[in-house]
Amino acid sequence: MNVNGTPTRTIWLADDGRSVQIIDQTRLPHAWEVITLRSMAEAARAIKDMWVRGAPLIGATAAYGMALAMAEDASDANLQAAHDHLYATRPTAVNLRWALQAMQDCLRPLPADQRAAAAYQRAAALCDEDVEINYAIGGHGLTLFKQRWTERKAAGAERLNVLTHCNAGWLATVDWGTALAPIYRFFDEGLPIHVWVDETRPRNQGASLTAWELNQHGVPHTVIPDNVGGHLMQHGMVDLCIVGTDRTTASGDVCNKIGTYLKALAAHDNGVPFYVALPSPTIDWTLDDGIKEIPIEERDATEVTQLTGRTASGQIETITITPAGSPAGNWGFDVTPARYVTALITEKGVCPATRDGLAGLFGV
Ligand SMILES: CSC[C@@H](O)[C@@H](O)C(=O)COP(=O)(O)O
Repeated sequence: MNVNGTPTRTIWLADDGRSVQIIDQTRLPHAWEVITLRSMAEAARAIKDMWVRGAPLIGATAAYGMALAMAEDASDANLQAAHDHLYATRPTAVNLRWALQAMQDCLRPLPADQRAAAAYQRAAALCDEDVEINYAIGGHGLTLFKQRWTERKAAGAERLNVLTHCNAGWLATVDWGTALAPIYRFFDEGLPIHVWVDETRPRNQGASLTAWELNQHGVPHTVIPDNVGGHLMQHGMVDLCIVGTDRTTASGDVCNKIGTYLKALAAHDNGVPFYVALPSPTIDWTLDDGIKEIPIEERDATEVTQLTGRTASGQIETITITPAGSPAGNWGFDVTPARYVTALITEKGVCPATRDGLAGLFGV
């Protein structure tokens, strides 16, 4: 996507051909800062501390983390140690496990002296695949968006109103995004669209990241507090919802950023289509019951008790919003049962959120 008019990805190889560069997403929307990762440990820290985040970008960063590890020490022992270290960074997005497995499968059969070069190649290919997958998701989503727009236009609507939660855009992937890819494609065709952006407490991925990237691309949008969506749906102000996912079970249960489930319930109650966009590496074919089986990340309570933003004088500062002594809970994700999902949008096409639907597309 374009940043200040320049095509940019979220992760790339540095000019030295060994280090890896990323955008520090903790600084957005207030500052644009590029960080250079020089070791596997730094790649792991980038994932854990959410300098990068979003399921596909977590996978891509882990893949480059393995490449950095092989440049440091390409022994069998380090291959396993790097895998284990990176795997422990965040528990919910299954793309992490998928990417690490892809790297292991590529590297383990090779002699140690060939592993570093092969690892950089595989990591780069994995990033290119992510871009292609997301572009294809955008195309399939675009067809659905156009169908909905035809209905809404006939009913007198002036624009397609889309609600999204968290950030499943360009910043969450290598490029394009998953849930935002159809939005960009629809907008690029000159069709009228407006996006309701859930702020997405506690870390505000919607207010800080989705709003920032929609701004960069010029897509009309409005940031809303997380509890507004139900009201908008009751008043016919949302034509469809679309979100990404960190892990979707083989049966179609969708795990995504905390609060997604409540939006799906509101959409169901109001007859608003609720779509989930996902690349195939986000499907966990080993799981059936998302609520019982998907590990839900719990993060530090300070993400709830504190807020960071820019003051009137331009300083970036953190403030506390809760009384001293009040504990806070910080679950990062929730699971939306498949029955509330209108359809899944994948790189292979659109399917019902069912085992048969996914198996039909992927032949699994
Ligand atoms: C294409 S991204 C889909 C999800 O990864 C996204 O919606 C999300 O929940 C990200 O969570 P985060 O905690 O910011 O990594």
